[in-house]
Amino acid sequence: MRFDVLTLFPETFSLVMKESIIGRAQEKGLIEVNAVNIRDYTRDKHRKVDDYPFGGGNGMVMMCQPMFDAYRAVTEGLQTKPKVIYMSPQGRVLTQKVAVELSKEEHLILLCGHYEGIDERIIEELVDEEISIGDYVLTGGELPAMVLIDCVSRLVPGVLSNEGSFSEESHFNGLLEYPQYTRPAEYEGKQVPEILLSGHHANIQKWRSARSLERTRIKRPDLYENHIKSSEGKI
Ligand SMILES: Nc1nonc1C(=O)N1CCN(Cc2ccccn2)CC1
Repeated sequence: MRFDVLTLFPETFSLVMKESIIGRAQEKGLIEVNAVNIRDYTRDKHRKVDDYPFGGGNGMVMMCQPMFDAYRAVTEGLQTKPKVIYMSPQGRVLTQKVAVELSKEEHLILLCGHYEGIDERIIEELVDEEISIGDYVLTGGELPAMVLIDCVSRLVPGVLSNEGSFSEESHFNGLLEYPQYTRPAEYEGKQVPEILLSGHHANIQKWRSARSLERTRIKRPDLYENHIKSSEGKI
């Protein structure tokens, strides 16, 4: 899977995306993260990428020409048009379900905005979908793009060694994950739940399912309600 990220800060990506699991996935050729500097596609000596908004108002807006030319450079010669996502507070909120959907794509182009946003003609002409990582406003689209790359890439076959654990993760089945423990069995007088030391896998599974439902009901009643509704009518 390939990600082309159009950004004003390409060095941010190379630092973060070459580390850990994402870095190893790139070394294994499972994913490619290509950061493209929008400023390299400016045509003036000041490498201008933004300008004042028509109609007045605070802040600056990212201009069409550099973004259009950067997009054309990364898509030149491609047989099919990759899906283009603009990271924006106005977008569809990124959930695990959306991440699974995006992980089926071979190639994504992510546009990272700054300032007050990007010229609307970029969105109209180039963007297939706006995606938000949550209802808060950041200083730019780079962190959202990295969040999207991280949660989508880990779903690409071969990226995670323990792929079997997907079904037990929080949000996979609409519920939060059960509590996890590891050695030692006792730490400062605090014991690991006895059931987990029993080796009785059926009972352990039952305990884990019960804990998962319980903590979802407590921590995320919205998810709990959805789960109950979707389970109604199922035998
Ligand atoms: N939350 C988020 N989830 O994705 N992106 C964000 C996010 O806060 N940002 C900061 C503002 N940028 C520029 C901007 C400003 C206004 C309208 C559209 N674009 C985009 C990226």
